[in-house]
Amino acid sequence: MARSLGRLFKGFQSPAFPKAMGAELCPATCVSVRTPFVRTILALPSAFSSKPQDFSLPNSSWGPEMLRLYNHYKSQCEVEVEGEEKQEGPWQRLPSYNRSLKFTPAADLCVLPSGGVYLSKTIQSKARLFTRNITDPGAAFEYVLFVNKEKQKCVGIFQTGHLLEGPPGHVHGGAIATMIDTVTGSHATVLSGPVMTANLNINYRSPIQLGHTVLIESSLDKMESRKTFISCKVTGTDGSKLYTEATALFLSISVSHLLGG
Ligand SMILES: CCCCCCCC(=O)SCCNC(=O)CCNC(=O)[C@H](O)C(C)(C)COP(=O)(O)OP(=O)(O)OC[C@H]1O[C@@H](n2cnc3c(N)ncnc32)[C@H](O)[C@@H]1OP(=O)(O)O
Repeated sequence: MARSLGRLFKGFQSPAFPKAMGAELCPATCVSVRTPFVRTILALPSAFSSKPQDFSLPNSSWGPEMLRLYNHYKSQCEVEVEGEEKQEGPWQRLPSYNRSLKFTPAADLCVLPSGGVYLSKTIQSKARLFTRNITDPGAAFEYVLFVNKEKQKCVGIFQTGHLLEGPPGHVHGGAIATMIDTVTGSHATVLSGPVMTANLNINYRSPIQLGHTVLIESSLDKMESRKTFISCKVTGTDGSKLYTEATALFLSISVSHLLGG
């Protein structure tokens, strides 16, 4: 179970995720673990057996600046080589889905081998990724992430929706923190596999207007044992205006950490 979950956790934010779903995860939708006292069943999302929606593709709410930047990075995901087929470029777009795990109908309440209760079937079936849970396009978080493995950089293009208001007409600091955590966390996952945020340190320098598009750029500072240190800047789309800067520490985890083991 832990191995399958590990694959899913890693694949969830990885560029290879759709392949992993099609090739490995869908056929084996149910994995069970037996202990003398409990039988825990986890099912990989049945929603994933049909094609899941990739929320990081352009939609009708994307403004010209969001689209311009998307096209700028997308054009660097593939490069033309004379006389040959297109090849992988320096950047890769990270697909983005709105859910990860779901329990089978058989598991009304999931009891862990350690004796703790994880999440009920109902909660799991309703669980949605925080940044993708408002279905009205453009209302909240519109974003797409690109990663450059060679340069160890990740970039998030973020269009701020009207439901993210904090101070009048401007984006809530928690929403900005969420996007910073998303970009740096996805970056750390690409670099180090399954991680959790241990520390996020944010300096808010200038308010971001609702409806604006900003660039969130993260870069690797260092890796030490289980620790991945990342720093991040939120700027205007031409990079000139600094809105927010942050540093983050991610710790590599084993999947049993999420299951309370
Ligand atoms: C698709 C979207 C992607 C979005 C990504 C979003 C990611 C998230 O938001 S995750 C959710 C928020 N984070 C959490 O809930 C994490 C809660 N915390 C935890 O689970 C644990 O404290 C965890 C995993 C971070 C660390 O626990 P554990 O693995 O036991 O580490 P622990 O043994 O205590 O410490 C290991 C090392 O890290 C250091 N460390 C641990 N926590 C911190 C911290 N907060 N600050 C600085 N150092 C720390 C320790 O000092 C120790 O250092 P050393 O090895 O040099 O002595």
